[in-house]
Amino acid sequence: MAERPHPPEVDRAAASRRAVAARRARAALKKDVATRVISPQELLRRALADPDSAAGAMRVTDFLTAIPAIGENKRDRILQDLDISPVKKLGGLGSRQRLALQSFLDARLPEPQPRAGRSRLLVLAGPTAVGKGTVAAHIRAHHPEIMLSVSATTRAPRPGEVDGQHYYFVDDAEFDRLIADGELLEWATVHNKHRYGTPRGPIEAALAEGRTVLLEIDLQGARQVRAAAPDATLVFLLPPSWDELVDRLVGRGTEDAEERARRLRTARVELASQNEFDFRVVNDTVEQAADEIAALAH
Ligand SMILES: Nc1ncnc2c1ncn2[C@@H]1O[C@H](COP(=O)(O)OP(=O)(O)OP(=O)(O)O)[C@@H](O)[C@H]1O
Ligand SMILES: Nc1nc2c(ncn2[C@@H]2O[C@H](COP(=O)(O)O)[C@@H](O)[C@H]2O)c(=O)[nH]1
Repeated sequence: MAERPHPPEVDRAAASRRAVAARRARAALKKDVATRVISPQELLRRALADPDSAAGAMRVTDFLTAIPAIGENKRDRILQDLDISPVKKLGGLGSRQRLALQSFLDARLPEPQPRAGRSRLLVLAGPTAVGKGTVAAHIRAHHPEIMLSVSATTRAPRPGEVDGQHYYFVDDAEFDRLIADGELLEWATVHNKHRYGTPRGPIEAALAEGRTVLLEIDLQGARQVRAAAPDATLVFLLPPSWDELVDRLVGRGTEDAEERARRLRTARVELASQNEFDFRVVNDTVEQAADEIAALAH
């Protein structure tokens, strides 16, 4: 039997829902570029791979102003220089325009290249709630050849956290002593609140035995390790999107609204520093992210 056509108002309602969803998807992508969760190059790659996707449907004007430090005046000058019409969508760029835009991005925002001569000291950093602890725990469970460093911290244990396994929970006086005695490879006050530090002894012993060591620490600590051990391998863990990062932080349910806001402010700063790292890994699924990181140890 022939299908009865929908009344026009049903089609219009469906089309309007699709348009709203598409607008939301484009707005989410703009946020991802603005917060540096994805690079402009990555967004352009997605647009060119699938012109019908949300990335492909994004206007070049929106794309350029999503990039931090590009305002409307600069955007218009760039489009003029590249000879691209402001009404163009990313997925509709011609081959000459694609190349021009790609070269502009590569010159202005170069993506990091891994350095040669890396050591077995692996540092994992990334914004709050991206899943560093979860991925590190998966590595501990499935890659016993990698030793996971246990940090000292002045913060109180969360329910279920075990002293000596998740952290060494110490008071301020003991943390001062660890610093004074040079027992920490690095330390930092994280999220402007508590102090965290990496005990030096167990790491040096494990490296001397030829083992790989993984530190799950914040950006300030990663920078200190880079200064102390320039051949360390620095890995930055990225969320699949900014909205997913916020969902993970809220979903974890371990911070109140004020603390979440504080952590998200730090997250923006940390995301902006990702090019200091040797590798960037997206934590889409825990298994895949953990395997990618473990593979960097060899
Ligand atoms: N790949 C993933 N997919 C979905 N949820 C995830 C994934 N990885 C981690 N999570 C969840 O996200 C939340 C945050 O993870 P986790 O506590 O490991 O983050 P973190 O980076 O160590 O955070 P912080 O720096 O604030 O300590 C947890 O609820 C965890 O279960
Ligand atoms: N610089 C260091 N940062 C560390 C260390 N151990 C953990 N961390 C980071 O602290 C925050 C918050 O951790 P949470 O357990 O309170 O949620 C997180 O980003 C960790 O990576 C360390 O030894 N040094």
